[in-house]
Amino acid sequence: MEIVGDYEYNNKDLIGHGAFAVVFKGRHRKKSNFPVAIKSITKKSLAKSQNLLGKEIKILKELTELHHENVVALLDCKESQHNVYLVMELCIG
Ligand SMILES: Nc1ncnc2c1ncn2[C@@H]1O[C@H](COP(=O)(O)OP(=O)(O)OP(=O)(O)O)[C@@H](O)[C@H]1O
Repeated sequence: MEIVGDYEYNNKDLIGHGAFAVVFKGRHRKKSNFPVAIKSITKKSLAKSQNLLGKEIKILKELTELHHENVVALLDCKESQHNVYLVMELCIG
C-alpha cells in the first residue's frame, strides 16, 4: 500500500490517467468504507504543467467550498520526494 497522509492506495487500483497524472482508487486508512480517488502527478511532469496544476488546485478548492453534491470535493493535497498527490472524493458511475 502507498500512504498519502490519512489515505492509502494500491498501485494495482489504477482508475485512469490524464494529460499529466494517474488516478488510483484509494481509501481512508482508518475508515476502510471511505473510498477516495488519489491523483498522482510526478514532479518531473509538473515542471511542464505547473501552471495547469496550480489552476486545477485553485478551482478544486473554490468548488469544494460550494459543498455541492455534483461537485467533487478536494480532501487533501500532499507531496513526496517525487510526486504531488490530490485526494478527492471518488466519483462512481
Ligand atoms: N474523483 C475521481 N473519481 C473517480 N475517477 C476519477 C476522479 N478523478 C479522475 N478520475 C478518473 O481518472 C481519469 C484521469 O483523470 P485526470 O483528472 O488525470 O485527467 P482528465 O480530466 O481525464 O484529463 P486532463 O488531464 O486533460 O485534465 C479520468 O478520466 C477519470 O476516469
